[in-house]
Amino acid sequence: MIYLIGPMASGKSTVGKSLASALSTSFADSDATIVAHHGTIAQIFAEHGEGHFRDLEVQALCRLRTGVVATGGGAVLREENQQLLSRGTVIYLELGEAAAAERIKGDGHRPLLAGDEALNSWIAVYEKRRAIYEMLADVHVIVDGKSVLQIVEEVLGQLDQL
Ligand SMILES: Nc1ncnc2c1ncn2[C@@H]1O[C@H](COP(=O)(O)OP(=O)(O)O)[C@@H](O)[C@H]1O
Ligand SMILES: O=C(O)C1=C[C@@H](OP(=O)(O)O)[C@@H](O)[C@H](O)C1
Ligand SMILES: [Mg+2]
Repeated sequence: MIYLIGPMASGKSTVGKSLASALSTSFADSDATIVAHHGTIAQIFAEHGEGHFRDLEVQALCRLRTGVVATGGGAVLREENQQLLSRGTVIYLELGEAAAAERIKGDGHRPLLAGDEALNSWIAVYEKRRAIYEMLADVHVIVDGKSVLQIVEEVLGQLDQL
């Protein structure tokens, strides 16, 4: 199992799909799995709160057992998920503030970035999680200024050396 972790908008969902294809294996996204069964992330947060979303995230990750899995940026917060991810290979995509600012402009899908202070929220949330991403990572790629293909090549190169 390969898991992608990292802050919101670092490209976990996008790179994960491409990586799965390069490895000729399946791809799944824990957020997409949750949305398929429970409605949009914004709805879940608004109606039941973040804690409930985290419970659904634990369930979704437990059920995804093959190939490449893109996690949501906050999945690493739960101890159960940290243990699950540790049993697989973990790829951490690091993203800088300037690139994040571009990517989250006009974002309507991430409740934690709602409002006028999206970049500040992104920074604050990332700072709380950075140490956990670093602790879990088997492979660590800084993605700023790189194409999806370049990132996949870099990941494949690092996987070869594990
Ligand atoms: N290497 C990249 N270069 C430019 N844009 C990217 C790259 N990777 C992802 N994106 C874009 O950034 C946004 C966030 O990507 P996404 O895969 O949803 O990130 P995550 O799943 O980590 O939140 C999307 O609009 C996506 O198209
Ligand atoms: O960082 C987070 O807490 C979240 C990240 C999102 O996924 P992406 O990292 O794919 O944006 C999604 O799971 C939800 O909005 C919460
Ligand atoms: Mg995603």
